[in-house]
Amino acid sequence: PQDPGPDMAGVRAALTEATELGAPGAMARYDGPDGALSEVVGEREAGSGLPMDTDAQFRIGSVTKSFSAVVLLQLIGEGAAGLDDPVNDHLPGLLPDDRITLRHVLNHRSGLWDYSNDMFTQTVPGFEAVRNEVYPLQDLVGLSTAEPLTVEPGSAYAYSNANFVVVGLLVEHLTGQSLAEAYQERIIGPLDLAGTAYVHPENTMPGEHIDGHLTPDEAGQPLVDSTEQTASWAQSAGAMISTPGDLNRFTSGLLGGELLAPEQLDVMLEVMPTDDTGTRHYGLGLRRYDLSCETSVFGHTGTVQGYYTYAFTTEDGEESLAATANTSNNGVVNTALGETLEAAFCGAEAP
Ligand SMILES: C[C@@H](NC(=O)[C@@H](C)NC(=O)CCCC[C@H](NC(=O)C[NH3+])C(=O)[O-])C(=O)O
Repeated sequence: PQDPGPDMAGVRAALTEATELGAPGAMARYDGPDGALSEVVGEREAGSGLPMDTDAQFRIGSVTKSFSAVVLLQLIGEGAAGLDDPVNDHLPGLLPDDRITLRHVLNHRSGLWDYSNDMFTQTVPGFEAVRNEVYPLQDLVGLSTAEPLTVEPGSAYAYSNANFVVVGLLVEHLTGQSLAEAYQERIIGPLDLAGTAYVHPENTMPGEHIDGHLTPDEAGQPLVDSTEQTASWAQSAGAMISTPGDLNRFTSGLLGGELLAPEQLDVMLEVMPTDDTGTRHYGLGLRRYDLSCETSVFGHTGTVQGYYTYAFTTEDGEESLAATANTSNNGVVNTALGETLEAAFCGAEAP
């Protein structure tokens, strides 16, 4: 059937719902064969009257995991490592179990404990305790390996930020570069992502940016401005900043074959179910969502204090959508924001 094109009214309705449910602002940008379409609702800073702006930077959280996975897969394609190598072959003694491979940390089947569960049991105190800290990646791995594995390596999907901290250490080790240099040289430069940066350990966003607002656990408490933060607890698992247009350029370039050789892109897309809905899957640093209109979209979600993000594209990379809301710790906002995917990729209901 003729692709109906994006239902931008539906995208706007989802963004509006996200703001009605607690986000000061929300925005989305669709890029397709006929160009770009954007929608902005609400404010970039609560009470400021300043509108959201799809040219502005924000914190993309775990969408960073897809950037980290691309770099490691490029290195694998260059022969610097094997996907089924034990991590400990490259980083001796790092992990407590030699059976954990590069594939396991890329597809969340290592069993490594997610230390962020301990950090953020209480949302605002946990955030305040870490927001300006700077952690060596090894120390974050240490927080994980202080706890037992949650599953036998390779036996089941168990999402953990620790996995992509290990990916970051592998990238540093295999390139001899910093993460910032590796992201810049291998992704940001080649795709000319002028609004994308790995600013860690800085706690500010250099350019025009969106403010983040963390929702406290206690109902009725005021939002906490979380704009300034190092995100050092996340780093290669969640510390990147970007813009909606750059995220669309990244996801469409990735699925369009501009960043990985076919062999590595194919293995990145080898997904397994992450829940029992049958519509949510994870490959290597990449999610696949199966939408109601028989369309599958590929990308990643992000949750970092003050920011929810969705960044997805079609399998051919022809259509992409990036959406963000500037609050977090508010599940109904996240769910509403996610409705932009159906509107953008399944388009307007047939009249
Ligand atoms: C889900 C998403 N994951 C990420 O983006 C990673 C970087 N974020 C997290 O693991 C959430 C940390 C807590 C956030 C905090 N929540 C709490 O503190 C809860 N007590 C908040 O909501 O801001 C993904 O992979 O798709």
